[in-house]
Amino acid sequence: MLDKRFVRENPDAVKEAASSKGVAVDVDALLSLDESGRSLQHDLDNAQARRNSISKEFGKADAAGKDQLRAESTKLGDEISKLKADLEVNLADQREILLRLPQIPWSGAPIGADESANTVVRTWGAPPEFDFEPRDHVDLAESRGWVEFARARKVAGERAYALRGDLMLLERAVHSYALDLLVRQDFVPISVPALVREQALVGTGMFPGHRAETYELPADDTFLAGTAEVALVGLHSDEILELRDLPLKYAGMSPCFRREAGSAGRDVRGLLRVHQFEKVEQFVICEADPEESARWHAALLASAETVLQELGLAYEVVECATGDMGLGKVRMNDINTWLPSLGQYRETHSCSTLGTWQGRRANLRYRDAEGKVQFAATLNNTAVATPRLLAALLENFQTADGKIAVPTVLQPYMGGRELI
Ligand SMILES: Nc1ncnc2c1ncn2[C@@H]1O[C@H](COS(=O)(=O)NC(=O)[C@@H](N)CO)[C@@H](O)[C@H]1O
Repeated sequence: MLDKRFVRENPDAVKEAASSKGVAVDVDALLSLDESGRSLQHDLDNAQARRNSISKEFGKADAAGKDQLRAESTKLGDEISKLKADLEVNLADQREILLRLPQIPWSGAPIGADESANTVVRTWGAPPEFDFEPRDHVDLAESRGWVEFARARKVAGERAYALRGDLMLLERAVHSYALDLLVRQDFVPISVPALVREQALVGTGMFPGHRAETYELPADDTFLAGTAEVALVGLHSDEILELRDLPLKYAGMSPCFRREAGSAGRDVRGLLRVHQFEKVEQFVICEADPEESARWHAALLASAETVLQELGLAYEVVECATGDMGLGKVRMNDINTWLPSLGQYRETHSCSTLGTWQGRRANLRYRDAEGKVQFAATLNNTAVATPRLLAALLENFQTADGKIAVPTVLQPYMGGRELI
């Protein structure tokens, strides 16, 4: 959410951000609601002040005066409850629009409607050359009995899967490796709920705009989060953190659930796009200072690159366009990892700076050096997300006889085995 004062003073910047992000939102309606809300507040303050002065005059008035003051006070009482009701509606209408206002994208973001406008910033590593016909991750996994699709579909429907044997152990190895890497960088490892309340989804910005992508459990008034980011943003909401607590750095782990409502027909084969997956999330809450956020954005991006470099997977880093980065982002860099079966790079990581956009929605605050309470800034990035990353590992490190070379950094988690 943006600061309403900022919107009042910079309506054109907000309108420009909305159009560059392809968001339909009525800034002028908000401004006029704000105007009428302030005059309602003004009238309410006057009426309440008048009613207070009546109670002071009451004691000194004679009988006739008391009757008159009593009548005026009753009339004022009605006026005050009407003004309060109108103001409540006005503020609710304002919040409906405020929750849909886009964060202002940074000046370096490519302007464009979707990911086709993303620009490649750098690449690392080279796609592997095979002296045999490489196979895709489905063939590789099925030939080893490492995955169940048909049986999982019996249990859980479309896009379901089960990982068995060494592939299940490889998933655990990837997460343990990522958690150990982040713990070495003083991130606090934490496993967080995936069962969340509506307010948590509003706080991260998944609601109201992306409600359709979220599984709902109406009987319990809860939802299944699509990323640990949801619980991590909500964990400290309504608290006031101290400066010494910042930056708060979490390595958050949770199962992630996504309806993939808009992805029918895309990536239907294999492990690339599923309804339930596991992720280790890098998450930072820091002071509301653009330079501090820029430092953390670079650090989170570097961590993800270290993961891919240590795994030995070729990748590209892209600067996400305004229309791809999403409502709440100041900046987003995706990392796309080479997938031999597709002959292209596919997104495996997404690194975002959000400024105070989530902090304001989730009421995440801290006391600054002058003791003033401020909304905190947040950032997040994927550390590892499986099974999509497993698909990349299987395909890139396959041998002619269908075995998989285990990256050196994962071998300690795989009983020292170099080949599975
Ligand atoms: N439906 C899905 N199936 C498998 N993996 C997915 C799916 N959706 C997302 N992912 C993985 O999760 C990563 C992060 O997802 S994201 O939506 O891009 N970003 C976030 O969730 C942020 N919280 C950063 O992790 C993606 O880069 C991708 O590797």
